[in-house]
Amino acid sequence: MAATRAVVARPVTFVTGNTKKLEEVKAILGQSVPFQSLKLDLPELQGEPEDISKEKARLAALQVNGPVLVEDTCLCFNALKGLPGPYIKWFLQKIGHEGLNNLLMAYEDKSAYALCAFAFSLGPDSEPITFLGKTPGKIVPPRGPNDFGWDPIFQPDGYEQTYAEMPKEEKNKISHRSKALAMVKSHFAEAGYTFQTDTSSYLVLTGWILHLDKISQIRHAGLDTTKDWQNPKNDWNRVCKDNKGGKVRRRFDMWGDDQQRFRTCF
Ligand SMILES: O=c1nc[nH]c2c1ncn2[C@H]1C[C@H](O)[C@@H](COP(=O)(O)OP(=O)(O)OP(=O)(O)O)O1
Ligand SMILES: [Mg+2]
Repeated sequence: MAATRAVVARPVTFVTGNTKKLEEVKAILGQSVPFQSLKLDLPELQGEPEDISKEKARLAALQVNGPVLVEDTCLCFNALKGLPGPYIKWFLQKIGHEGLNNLLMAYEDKSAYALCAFAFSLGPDSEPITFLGKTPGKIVPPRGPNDFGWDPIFQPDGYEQTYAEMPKEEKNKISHRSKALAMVKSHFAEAGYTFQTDTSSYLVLTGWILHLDKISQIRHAGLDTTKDWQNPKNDWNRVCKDNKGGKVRRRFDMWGDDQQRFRTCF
């Protein structure tokens, strides 16, 4: 199962102007996708959520000149055919929680959904790919701390608490953001990108991060867990030991540019 994997010259930058989003993304991704963040107010665009997110990624990739992750969040009222949707930021800013509740006054149906559209781009010349996460719920009069957007007025289906009333860990288990990020994580695990930095590079495979300072010959890596990793050659064993400070934990076979097989461990 040798596959071609991308080697990327820079680490991923998550671009957002919203520190609360960043907090959640950090908590949800943990160590699964190594990233740095950049606080930048990207333009508020119009259109369908997926297209907005892709365009945000294109603009961010141009600014960063490297791989970027961005997201756009919508709050959609079913009675209003999905509005305010991507325009929720302005609605929230202008009319607040009370105004948002009032918008639904004329309707029996208070149901809504939170939608997160992440977009990942490998760089300015790459077409971004998107990952959508959706959590259904309803719009209620505000309850709970008012420290993140519309959290106090969104009560997810199956819960008695609003997002704002829930402990953060609970929200992060069921949120629109965590659902989209679960797909981002799987994508990174499957793609096995190698992100190079000045001093080292990281290979992301099935949630593990490998420091590859000493294994520079790996250009494109495929993964095969079925090969003879229980019997590593002594010299490879030594490289692994050097690389991990004497600790060999697990080994996998990999393939380089020239389809030669390498072995590594973590
Ligand atoms: O989980 C959330 N819970 C409650 N409120 C939320 C959430 N996630 C985003 N929000 C708010 C922020 C902004 O008022 C609007 C989305 O607009 P959106 O353009 O995606 O966010 P933003 O401009 O704050 O940050 P960014 O620089 O990443 O575009 O909904
Ligand atoms: Mg925005």
